Amino acid sequence: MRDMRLSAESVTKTFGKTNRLAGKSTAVRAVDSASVHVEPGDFVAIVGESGSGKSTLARMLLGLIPADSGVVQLDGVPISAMNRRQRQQYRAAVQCVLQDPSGSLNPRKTVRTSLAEVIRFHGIAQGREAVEQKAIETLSLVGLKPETTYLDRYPHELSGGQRQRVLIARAIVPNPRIIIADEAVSALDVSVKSGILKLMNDLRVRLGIGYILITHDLPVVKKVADYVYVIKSGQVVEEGPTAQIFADPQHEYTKTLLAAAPDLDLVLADRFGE
Ligand SMILES: Nc1ncnc2c1ncn2[C@@H]1O[C@H](COP(=O)(O)OP(=O)(O)OP(=O)(O)O)[C@@H](O)[C@H]1O
Repeated sequence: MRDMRLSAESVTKTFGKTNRLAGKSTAVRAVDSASVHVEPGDFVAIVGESGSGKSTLARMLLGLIPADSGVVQLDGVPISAMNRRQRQQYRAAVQCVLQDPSGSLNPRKTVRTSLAEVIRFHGIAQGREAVEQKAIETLSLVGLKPETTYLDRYPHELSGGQRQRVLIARAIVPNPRIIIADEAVSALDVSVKSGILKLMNDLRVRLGIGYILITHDLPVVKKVADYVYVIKSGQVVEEGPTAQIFADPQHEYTKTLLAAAPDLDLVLADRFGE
């Protein structure tokens, strides 16, 4: 599959908020003329404090909610202008991995069922054996081995890190070009987090997947991202290569975010042995 570029160009999203006590409604501009882009093989981070609009931007990039203005496009084709076939391709090419590993998998479904669902949905394989073969292949890619010992397990029979690997497995089934990971590692313990980040990076190298990592965890950003967007009140206030953002932040907000972060070098040494 040829390379694809996913971009949001000047997207804005406003939510109405009703205050029943005051008897009036106000508007919250969650995302305000924000532009970001990612290509396969990139590791892009979007950082900002809670409520800055990161998840709303992610939901627009995933086509889950429409932008009020501006466009989200894949390879120059706006989502809103896509025909059925293009939409199907987009749904396969752009995947997401969400936060809270325990809540994102259906507790009543085994790993086999949960993978078979997406394999069938995307028409990757048909027939029990072919579907199982694909499930095994995918579990191998996310490092859950021996693969067959995981097929019949329920989420509660997996550790937090293993559940996160199953979620990543579901995301890579349709051979995506881009994965949007919204706080995908935030809830995990330090050593588990490091393993998942390593897996994500392996998949980038082996499969050419590009990531948009949405997080408030700056040590993680410094460790894995190549390019950073800093978002404040829905606006991208600063962007640039990771090394530049960390060494020479220009915007006051970025300086404050970095100052509020724990000593990054110490955290990195502790977490990743650097
Ligand atoms: N469906 C919605 N209806 C009303 N307001 C919303 C909705 N979704 C988000 N908002 C508001 O939009 C703003 C941005 O929220 P968003 O969840 O995108 O921020 P965030 O940076 O992802 O925050 P967090 O890191 O806490 O998840 C917030 O003020 C939020 O309350």
